Amino acid sequence: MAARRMILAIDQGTTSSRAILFDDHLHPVSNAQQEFAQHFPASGWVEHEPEDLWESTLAVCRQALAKAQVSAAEVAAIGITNQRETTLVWDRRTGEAIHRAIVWQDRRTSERCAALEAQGHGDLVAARTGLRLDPYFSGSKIAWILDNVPGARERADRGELAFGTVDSFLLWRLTGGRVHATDATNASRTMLFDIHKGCWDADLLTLLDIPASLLPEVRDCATLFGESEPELFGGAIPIRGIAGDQQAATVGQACFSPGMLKSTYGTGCFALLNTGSKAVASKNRLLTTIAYQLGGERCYALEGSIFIAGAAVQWLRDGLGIIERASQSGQLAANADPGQHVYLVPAFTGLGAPHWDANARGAMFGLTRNTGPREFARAALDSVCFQTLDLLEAMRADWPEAEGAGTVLRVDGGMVASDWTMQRLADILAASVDRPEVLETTALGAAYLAGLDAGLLPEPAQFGDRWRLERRFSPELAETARRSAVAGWRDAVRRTLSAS
Ligand SMILES: Nc1ncnc2c1ncn2[C@@H]1O[C@H](COP(=O)(O)OP(=O)(O)O)[C@@H](O)[C@H]1O
Ligand SMILES: O=P(O)(O)OC[C@H](O)CO
Repeated sequence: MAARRMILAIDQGTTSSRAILFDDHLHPVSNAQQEFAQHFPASGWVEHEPEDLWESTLAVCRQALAKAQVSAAEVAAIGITNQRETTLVWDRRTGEAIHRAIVWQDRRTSERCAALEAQGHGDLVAARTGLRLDPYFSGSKIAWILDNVPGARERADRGELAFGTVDSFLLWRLTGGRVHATDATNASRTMLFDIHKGCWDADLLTLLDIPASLLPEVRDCATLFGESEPELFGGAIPIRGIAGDQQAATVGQACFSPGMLKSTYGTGCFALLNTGSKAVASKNRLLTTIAYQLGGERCYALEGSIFIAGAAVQWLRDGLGIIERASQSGQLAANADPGQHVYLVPAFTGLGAPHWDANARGAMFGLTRNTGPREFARAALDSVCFQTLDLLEAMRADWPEAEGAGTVLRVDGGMVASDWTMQRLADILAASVDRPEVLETTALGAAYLAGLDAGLLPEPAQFGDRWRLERRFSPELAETARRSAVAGWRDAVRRTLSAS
């Protein structure tokens, strides 16, 4: 029988499902990707068809195995990473979801969350979960499904239904309905999980009227979750790793020590600062979350989320038509008039951390008769850098005792291909920006967790030694110029916030 040395990473994201097959040195061997439909049944609502999530995941796994001509018998482990917070409720007997998946971006429960906030429950949520009382997280989405699908509450009370984030739903399907579990990072995004005690919180379940019988068992990120049904891939494969996608990227970037920071620049941007065994409570509107849990030990992070990063480049391309490809944005920005101080505040869907202003809308400032596509491009890329600075400053203010924390930023995601943007990021942050050789850090993190549990890969410290720098961007901008640019940004944000 062939040796089991391969690791199959599943990355089930918001717009596509991907599978990457890694060898036991974590070199990618093959990959496959499939997009699926986004459903917007009402303003502010975003849904995914559960069968699309499952079928696309199954298809890309099979394609990745077939491309590499690798059989199930050669795969030591599957690692799953996923879009977080997205909520599914299914029938335990049939495995059929009782409603479409409600996606993390969905705002249908805004009023319910605002009412709970007005009743003063925000502090309880923050103290137990590290999160804000916001529709972003799973809790209010579960309650919505129970309240709106006919008969759901009664079925839930009879113990017939199961809730899960996407990892949990895939695990259920992969194991033929034998395992109902999730990992601590995904649990930490539900708004129902006590991140300090590491268990579901009875008070929050009561607050949202959610029966405990719905909930999955919560496990470490690297552990034996179960085995895939033999007929799916031509043989059973153990599932040994699970983490939410931003946490998996933190692992893939080997941010294992307190003070280490990663930022992922895709459509949006998510920055996570490792705070070690200390769950730092934010006073600056960041989230406290579980970065990973290994051997029963929880490691925490401060997280900042920006809704629009690469999406600002998409706007240049699709909304304004001033570029044909995202990769042209950097060159255009490089040729912008240095004498023009044009700012874009890309609050297209409100502003995320640290402002959390759902009602703000995008604005541009400093336009003159000479302003053209170059200045628009620079303002769009600049906005990503300035927003990152806002997150970092909030992180430093939240955790002042961690001297040197966040002085180096490890970056990944599609946008980091832009050298101009990465240099500008280093200049605006006055910090080094490190771009690794492997940019598929999310899948890499999931593969590492699975490979760790399979005994193929070393402990985190040694894995961290394998992280390879492709290029370091060091700050070059004079401090006076930096301060003046940042002051202009702050003024633009102040004028954009809906309360002003
Ligand atoms: N060279 C580039 N310069 C600037 N932005 C880029 C470049 N290449 C890709 N992008 C942006 O990166 C995003 C895609 O990154 P990706 O990590 O694939 O995102 P996601 O996982 O959210 O779909 C797009 O929004 C795109 O506009
Ligand atoms: O699927 P992505 O890459 O857009 O990530 C989504 C995040 O996990 C949402 O919290």
